[in-house]
Amino acid sequence: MTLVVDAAVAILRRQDGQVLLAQRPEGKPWAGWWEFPGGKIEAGESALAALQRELDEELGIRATMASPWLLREFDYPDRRIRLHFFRVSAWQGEPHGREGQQLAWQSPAQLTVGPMLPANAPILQALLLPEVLAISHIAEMGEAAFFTALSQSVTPSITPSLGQAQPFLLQLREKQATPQQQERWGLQMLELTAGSATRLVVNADVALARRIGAHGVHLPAAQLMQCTQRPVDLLCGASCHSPLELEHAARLGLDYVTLSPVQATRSHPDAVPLGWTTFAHWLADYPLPVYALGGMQPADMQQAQAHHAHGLAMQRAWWRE
Ligand SMILES: Nc1nc2c([nH]c(=O)n2[C@H]2C[C@H](O)[C@@H](COP(=O)(O)OP(=O)(O)OP(=O)(O)O)O2)c(=O)[nH]1
Ligand SMILES: [Mg+2]
Repeated sequence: MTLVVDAAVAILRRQDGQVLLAQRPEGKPWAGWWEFPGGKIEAGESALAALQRELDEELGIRATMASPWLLREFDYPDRRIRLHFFRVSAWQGEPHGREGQQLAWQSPAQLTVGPMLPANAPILQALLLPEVLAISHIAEMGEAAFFTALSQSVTPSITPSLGQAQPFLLQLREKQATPQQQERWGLQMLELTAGSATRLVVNADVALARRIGAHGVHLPAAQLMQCTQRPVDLLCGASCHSPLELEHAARLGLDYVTLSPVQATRSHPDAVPLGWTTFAHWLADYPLPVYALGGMQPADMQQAQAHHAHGLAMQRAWWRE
């Protein structure tokens, strides 16, 4: 494969979670297929500059908040495409099809238009991941306080500004507990979060995840490096602390990873923090959604997303909210 094409692509997302899709116009390759707005990066142009130019040319808008998200490569029969995805959460102007293309606001969970360009399937999956990964904290908080905090987190009324509780991914991670205890807590978590958008992943124990009907599993780094094939019936994430681990997770095609520690953290006092510069540097060309972990507070969300993070993973800071 000789021809490599870089393109800047925009995920325009409204407050209600819907994203903007466009239908490729007649005369272009893959005419009639649906895609996210965007286009080829020109020689000497940065990905962000290309994004701004394409949004103006195709939609007549100006992005005022755009953060780098994922880079996905895909081999079409005649070329390799490198898609530089950005999340665009604010813009000026009302998007309209300046090239005569159809537009549609769509919920990533349930598209009513199609087909999508073949490169985009994993992107829709990634868009379904919440921005917060909350890690259980029973060992320190105690069972009663933890489950009270959990039920408050899934109750709509505590975040009235959003009109609904912010969905999050919940990780059962209680390394000191017996398997029986973990099973009981896992079932309790599923019961408390049933009917909400919260999904449960179980740390390390794939069999336990399946037994209790959790949505997925989260592999610690050592287990990640032993893993040669991801489970296909479960959501699957992993903990990473190095470029080598990140690369292995990408090769396995996991759904997400955490990268830590970003800042100094009480759970791993001896670990050297990465800082945002190294964090972003390691993720510059990374294809999976990444949660920043280690000393994170809810207020760090924008900072994290400006540095290629999908969102934040938190333990004590989340339950203190
Ligand atoms: N814009 C966009 N392109 C995508 C997506 N998925 C995907 O595989 N691609 C491919 C299709 C194209 O080969 C390439 C983007 O180029 P493009 O055709 O949009 O290029 P352009 O807007 O600069 O248009 P052109 O005038 O060069 O035809 O990336 C997507 O979601 N959005
Ligand atoms: Mg285009």
